[in-house]
Amino acid sequence: MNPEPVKGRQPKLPPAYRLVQLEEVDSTSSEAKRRAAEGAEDGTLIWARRQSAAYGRRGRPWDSGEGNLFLSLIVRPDCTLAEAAQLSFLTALALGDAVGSVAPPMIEVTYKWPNDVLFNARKGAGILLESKGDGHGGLEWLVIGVGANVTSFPPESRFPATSLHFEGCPSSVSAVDLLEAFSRHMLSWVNRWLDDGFAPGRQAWLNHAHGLSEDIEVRLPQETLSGRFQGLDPQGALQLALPDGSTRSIAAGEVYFPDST
Ligand SMILES: O=C(O)CCCC[C@@H]1SC[C@@H]2NC(=O)N[C@@H]21
Repeated sequence: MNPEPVKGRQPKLPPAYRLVQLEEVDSTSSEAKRRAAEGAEDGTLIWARRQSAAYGRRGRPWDSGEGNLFLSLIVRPDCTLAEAAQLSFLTALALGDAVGSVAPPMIEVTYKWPNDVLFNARKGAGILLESKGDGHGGLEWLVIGVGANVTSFPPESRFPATSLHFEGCPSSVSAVDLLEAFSRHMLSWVNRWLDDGFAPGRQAWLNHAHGLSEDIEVRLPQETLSGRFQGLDPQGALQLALPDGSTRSIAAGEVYFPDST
């Protein structure tokens, strides 16, 4: 069901995606999960102009000012839950490439583990993965939620935030432009992942990783770890050198999948 097209310019997405456009919804990810549970196809992309009850990691509210980009993509790749976590890196890369396509080069995009996209070292976008397993280690569906700050950002946030416009991107660049560019790059990254595995995405992400070889803090559901960010292993787990000399491997799935079943 797609009640009425949203106002303004209509986005053009690659035919692989089925766009559901909504003027307002509680949360595009909640809507995507409802539709996934009812059997919505791989490639269904829910896009809304406004959200009234959006959330980020750890259930934190996600500021949903009009003009920013809010979308959730339903995918059903034939892979394990652990492999599915790699899609968060590909989503970040697709967002980074999309910003590169629509914004001037003065905006430097970097990636902060596990799920943030930084514009000039401030948080410009967040990614949230939620999934339903098939009960045998495989995946029934994955919902990739993306919130990207185009026009505005929350003034008080735990990590300093920003938006494309604040960083000097022309105000003519809209959420629709970013949505179109993101969908093209996402399709291309996912196809590359399906054909060639995670290695190209891993390398591209590491080439622009924030904090690589620096001391970082990693918040897990039960503990917070401090150590040196050494890189990603071939599966995408963060390699953290701890003060006692040991290395801890932290799978992205340990911090994603808040609603995994
Ligand atoms: O950084 C984070 O904590 C992830 C934020 C994800 C927010 C997006 S906005 C679109 C989608 N709908 C939601 O309710 N959340 C995600």
